[in-house]
Parts: sequence; structure tokens; C-alpha cells
Amino acid sequence: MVQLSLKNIQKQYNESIIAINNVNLEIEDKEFLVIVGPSGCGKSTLLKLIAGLEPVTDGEIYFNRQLINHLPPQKRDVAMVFQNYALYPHLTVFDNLAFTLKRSKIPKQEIKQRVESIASMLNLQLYLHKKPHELSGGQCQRVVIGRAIIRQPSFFLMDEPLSNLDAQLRLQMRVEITKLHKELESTFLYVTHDQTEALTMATRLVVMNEGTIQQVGSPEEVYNKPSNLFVAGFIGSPPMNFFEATINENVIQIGENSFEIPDKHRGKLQNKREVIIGIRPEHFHLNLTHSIIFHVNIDRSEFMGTENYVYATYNNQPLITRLPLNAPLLNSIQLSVQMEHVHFFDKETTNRISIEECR
Ligand SMILES: Nc1ncnc2c1ncn2[C@@H]1O[C@H](COP(=O)(O)OP(=O)(O)OP(=O)(O)O)[C@@H](O)[C@H]1O
Repeated sequence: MVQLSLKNIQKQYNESIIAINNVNLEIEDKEFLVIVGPSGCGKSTLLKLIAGLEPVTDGEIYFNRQLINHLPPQKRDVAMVFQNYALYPHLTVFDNLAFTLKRSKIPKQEIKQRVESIASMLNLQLYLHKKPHELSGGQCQRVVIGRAIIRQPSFFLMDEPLSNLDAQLRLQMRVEITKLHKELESTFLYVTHDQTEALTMATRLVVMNEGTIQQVGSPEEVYNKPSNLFVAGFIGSPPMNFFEATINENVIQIGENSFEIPDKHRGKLQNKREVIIGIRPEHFHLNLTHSIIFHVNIDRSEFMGTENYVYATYNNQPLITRLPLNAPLLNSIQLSVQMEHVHFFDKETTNRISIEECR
């Protein structure tokens, strides 16, 4: 069942700023959809349009097949959690959680029950009598989430809710929000510029850039088959390596180096064309059993605990790879890459060229 449909959504702030450009998206019931993209790509604007905080310039928003363009925010069955905590500083955690219920004239006993149940779900029982300034950042953020949950909406909109937390708390809250999604069986639309959050939390991922959707898919699809150069470079850390290349008669030419395309892939990329080749840092290997060999010069390495990030130069271009701790870090080494791990993008359109589709 589709819960929310966005049809040809356009949002223009003034003559020159098109924040959202013809976005079409269907959000399924109970999914955890994450919108990820760089600063200014339109993520928050899209949430504001769905919440009704901003009017659309063009297009339609349907909630459970009902057109809701004209509905004010309070009439939309959505709860929004923003990046800044915005708790009432003079109220206790209990009263912050109870605030909207009190305004709705819900009986006192029911309010108490609901607050206690949410507090136990979010591990806040011991803090109900405290004021926000007596809480840690993570505890405050749990209260903010609790305040949204207590309204029992069927749809949550979360705009970078973890961006003010330190790394350890972010990790903890990531797990808690994912758990909450399972427990509440609600639909979550979650916005972040942090790709780790996006990859680990999403059941489905939407990658945006400059007001448009670049790719929609599972985290695995987006990581393994990025639809264009932008997605390939944005998702993955350290980022994918790119090299300009020419393909001609089953030979890939990168600068002065050329590689034969292995037999089983021959003919699939047969026409002469200019491409950008992409290779993820983890796909370079020290053993030279794979068909594509890179001679690289190592510039420096970073110890990352379980592996080294190695910064090198290939063909006068920078290259990043991840190598085991016991790898010999000589000035000059050879690395091999499996053909299946080479991504091809059209140099002009920047779109992915799929080897499978070139049969
Ligand atoms: N009220 C506004 N008036 C004019 N321009 C705006 C307004 N709000 C946002 N914009 C512009 O619209 C574009 C999209 O902004 P938006 O806040 O949606 O991006 P974002 O992806 O959420 O960025 P961030 O990750 O930095 O929060 C930006 O160019 C921004 O400057």
C-alpha cells in the first residue's frame, strides 16, 4: 500500500532558486525511507512541503490517495522531528512529553499512562522530573523523539535529528531509531547528509542533488550499482576513485596504460567511447590474480585500526585504497582489480554504463 505519493513536485523560492525540480516519489506504508544528499540539495524543503510548512509551487501530494496540498500542517497525520532540540526549557521531561496531549484535552490519567509508556520505550523513566538543561544531548534528543511519538502519528518526518550529537551518541541513537521504527510499525521519512546513517538505517534510499532525485533503491543497489557519477562519488567512504578512459575494441585505455577486457566481458563494451571508470577503494587487491593491474606510487597511509587507508598516485592522478595492516607499503606497488568491480560511466551524460546491459 502506498502511503504518500509525490507527483511532479516543484518548489521555487524566488525567480532564481528552484529548490525542488520535478520530484516524483512513492513512499510505501511502514518503510524507512532515507533521503540523502549534499547541503542545499533540497532535502529539508521536501520535508517541509510534505509537512505542509511550505506550499508547493506545482505538483500534487497525496496521503493515502487523498490530495493534501490544501491541508494545513496540523491536519496532516505526520509528526516532524527537527535537527535542533527545541524543548521547552522551563518544563520537565514529563511536561514536555505531555504538552500536546494536554492541549488536546486528553484525560490526566491517560496522559500519565502514555507518557510513562513512551518514557519506558525510550529509556527516560529516570529523567521524567528533570528539566532539559539537566540532560545530555542524547537524552534531550530522545525526549524530542518521544514528543513526536506520543501523538501516535502514522508517518514520521525526521530532518537530521542526530546532527547535533557526538559520534558515539549518533551511533547509539541510530540503533534506537531503527528499533523504534520496528516497534511502532509506522512509516519513517528520514533526511540526512550523512551517508553512514543513510546506508545503515534505510530500507530504501533516495539520493538527491540540486533539487532532483538521482537514484532510488536499496542501500545495496545504490552502493553496488550507482546510477551516475554523482551517486558513485557521493555514496561510499573513502570515495570511489575515478579515471578518464577510452574503450576501443575490447581495450580500456587510461592515459598511457591499456588493459585487455577479459574474455567473458568481451563485446559488451565494443564501441569506441570515452568513459569515466570508477573503482571503490576496497576493490584493489595485493594479489595479482585479477585482470586489471595498476602500478601505483604510495604517497602516505593512515592507520585506521583494522586496516590502512593508502593514498597513492596512478597515472598522475590520486588514488585511494584500503589495504590490510600487513600490506607492504613500498614506494611503488602493483594492485589488481576484478573486472566485475569496475564501474563505467558515460563521459558526456555521466550516466552508468552497465556491462550487463551491453550484451
Ligand atoms: N526560505 C527560503 N527562501 C529562499 N531560499 C531557500 C529557502 N529555504 C531554502 N532555500 C534554498 O533552497 C535550496 C534547498 O535548501 P534546503 O534547505 O532544502 O537544502 P538541504 O538539502 O536541506 O540542505 P542542508 O543539508 O544544508 O540542510 C537551497 O539553495 C536553499 O538556499
